[in-house]
Order: sequence, then C-alpha cells, then structure tokens
Amino acid sequence: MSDAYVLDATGVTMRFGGLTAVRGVDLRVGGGEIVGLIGPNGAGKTTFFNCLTGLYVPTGGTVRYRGTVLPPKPHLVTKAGIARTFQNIRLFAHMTVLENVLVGRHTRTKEGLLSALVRGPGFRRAEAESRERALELLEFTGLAAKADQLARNLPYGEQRKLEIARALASDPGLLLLDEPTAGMNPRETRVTEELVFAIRDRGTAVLVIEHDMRFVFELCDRVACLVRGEKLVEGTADVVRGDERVVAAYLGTTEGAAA
Ligand SMILES: Nc1ncnc2c1ncn2[C@@H]1O[C@H](COP(=O)(O)OP(=O)(O)OP(=O)(O)O)[C@@H](O)[C@H]1O
Repeated sequence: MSDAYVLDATGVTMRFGGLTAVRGVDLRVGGGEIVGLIGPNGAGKTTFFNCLTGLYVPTGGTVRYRGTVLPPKPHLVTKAGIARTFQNIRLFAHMTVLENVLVGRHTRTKEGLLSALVRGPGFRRAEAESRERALELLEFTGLAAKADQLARNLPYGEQRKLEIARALASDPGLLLLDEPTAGMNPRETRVTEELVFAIRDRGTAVLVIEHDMRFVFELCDRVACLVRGEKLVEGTADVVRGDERVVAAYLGTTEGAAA
C-alpha cells in the first residue's frame, strides 16, 4: 500500500490553458531515500513540485504523504510533513538568521493567538522549545555562529543553507529542494551534498530538482527524468545516465554538457 512511501504521487497532471506542463507523472519516494528529478529547462519540474506542495491544484492525479491524500493548500502540506525550498532565495532578508528559522517553526507551535498575546506560560514554554530547536538546526547546518546576523549579510552559499534550515524547522518527513546548488561554487556544492546526506541520515527523505548532473548522480538513490511534462525514465544513476533517450533529450544538449 502507498503508506509504505513517504510520497506517492500518481497521474499528476497540470494544464495551463492549452499547455500541459505536467502529464500523468507518477513518482514515489520511500523513507530514507534521496530521489532526483532532472530534465531540460521547461520540462515541468518546478510545476510538479508546486503540485506536490499545494501551490497549484493539479488538473489531475493524487498526491499522498504517508498514505494520506494531501489537501492542496501549502500550509496544510507543510503541517502534514512536506517542506520545500525554492529556486530563488526567499529569505526574510531583514530578519536575523535565527528569526528566519523560527518563522519555519510556526506550523509546529500549538499555542494560539490569545496565548501569544498574553504571553502565558504555555506560550513561553513553546517559545523556548522553538528557540532550542532552531539553534540545534543552526548547529546542524553550520550556521550557529551567525545566528544573530541579518540574513541578507550572509554569503550566498550560507543563504541557501539557511533556507534549508528554515525548511527543516517544520520537522518534515520529506524535504523538496528546488535547485539547491544553483549559483554555487564547487566547494559550496560539496558542502550541500554532505548536508543532504546528513538530512537523510536524520530520517528525512529528500526529493531534489537539479541541473548539476554530477551532484544528482552522486547524491541520489534514484533519478527520474522529465521531458516535456512526461516522465521519460526512472532508475538508478547508472540506468538514467546510460539511457540514450535521456542523453538525447538532456545530457546531449550544450546545457546538459555544461552542467
Ligand atoms: N503559472 C504558469 N502559467 C503558465 N505556464 C506556466 C506556469 N508555470 C509554468 N508554466 C509553463 O510550464 C512549463 C514547465 O515549466 P517549469 O517551470 O515547471 O519547468 P522546469 O522544468 O522547472 O524548468 P527550469 O529547469 O527552467 O526551472 C513551461 O513551458 C512553463 O512556461
């Protein structure tokens, strides 16, 4: 049954007027897996992520998290256990590093508005727990020394790390990363690779969109390739790397070769 999977997406389809950006895509992610999603520009990867996370209501198909159909609302998807980062950095630039992570904690805080306004004991306890968890995540991601700096003052690679820390603050069972190494130098990419392995080792499954082929093939247990909205092939790095259709559709292009 599907609850053996953290994520079980079946027949996901997304149409924008006359354009079918994603067509009947099935994808499963098991607990403890790192799965990659590749494909040329415009293949539908981000649209598929948006369908998984409730930003788009898919035209067709179902998305289950641990066997339960997800409501197509971003905050409910986060609450259910799926967190994500975006292709472009979306930090609160004028907030501190710690505050950014605390924002990601809000779906796990049970205290209501009234409790927050009167700052009762329940609120103070929840606040202290959130702070402790946020500091632990900063330690985990190597950002603890920068907790009090403004997010906008971090170097680019650390801003991306902070996005991951913020996503982890909701205690997800599945983390979706949309091009986590975009714009990174090789050293930052290696650090990100280590971080993703560490996230998986702590029990969070990962689904990652990437253009950096070396990164994807080193990192992922399984890789799926989308082309023009359809899943062309799925398998281990060796299977996907060696598939002529993938080579023709993607790796053989100048862009693929450069990645
Ligand atoms: N909101 C939207 N309205 C209309 N068309 C859209 C919308 N979002 C995406 N598309 C189209 O859907 C197709 C898939 O786009 P998408 O961004 O999902 O591809 P992608 O694989 O993530 O590409 P990239 O690697 O460049 O990020 C493209 O043709 C795009 O123009």
